Amino acid sequence: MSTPQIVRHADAKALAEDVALRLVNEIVRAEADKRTFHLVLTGGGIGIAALNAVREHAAESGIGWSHVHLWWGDERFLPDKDADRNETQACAALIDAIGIPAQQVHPMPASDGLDGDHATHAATRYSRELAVAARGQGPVPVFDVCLLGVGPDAHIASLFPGLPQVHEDEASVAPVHDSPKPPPTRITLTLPSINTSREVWVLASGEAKAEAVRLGLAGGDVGEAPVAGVRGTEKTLFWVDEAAASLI
Ligand SMILES: O=C(O)[C@H](O)[C@@H](O)[C@H](O)[C@H](O)COP(=O)(O)O
Repeated sequence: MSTPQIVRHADAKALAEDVALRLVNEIVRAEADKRTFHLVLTGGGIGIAALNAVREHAAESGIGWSHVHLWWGDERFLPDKDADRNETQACAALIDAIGIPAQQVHPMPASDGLDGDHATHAATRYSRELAVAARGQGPVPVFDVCLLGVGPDAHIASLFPGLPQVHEDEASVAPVHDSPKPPPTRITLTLPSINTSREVWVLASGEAKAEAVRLGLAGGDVGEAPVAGVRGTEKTLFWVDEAAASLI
């Protein structure tokens, strides 16, 4: 597990820009090395802003996508194309504009999909898709970069303080039925899945996130502050703007 490092920027715009640049670099480097690149996307304001910035850089850098697989850290369990789905927002921000093979985009199931509104079955289905991509090397592929937004309550993905999914250590994916942040039903990667990532990038912007950032860096009680439990095997970066950094 890596010790978290802080990457500071003046504001949300500069933060999203730099995340995008760094991500594009990583994707280009993997392509040059002929490596598959597994990227985990996040919902939330700054996560989607970063994808918008990637789209702008992708156009000018001529970046290839045929070696990239896109996964999600969590999803709001809503019908396909619902505007509140993280997938819908990521498609509008980036995915619809890039030439990535459709079978390499791995959205979490929607509530009108093959499992209907059965979030538990949908979570199991996603865990199977991850296991297939891992090709026997574990329950999930080794993610190259896992992007995570963080809530003011220190949640990451859909792992919320005080809810049991934070402590899930067997399943790679878990359903959430009573999320304090709407909508109540969600699907989420669990901490062991997130922590197989080579690099975990926590993105935080705004004063409301300052305490969560402080707790995340301090690495305290995961049940109370799930962000304290995310660590990449090689690197853990907390990307913060000045407001989010105000307590560190
Ligand atoms: O579905 C979601 O809501 C998320 O994936 C969630 O984990 C999000 O990333 C944080 O809540 C931060 O969201 P904001 O950046 O919008 O505050």
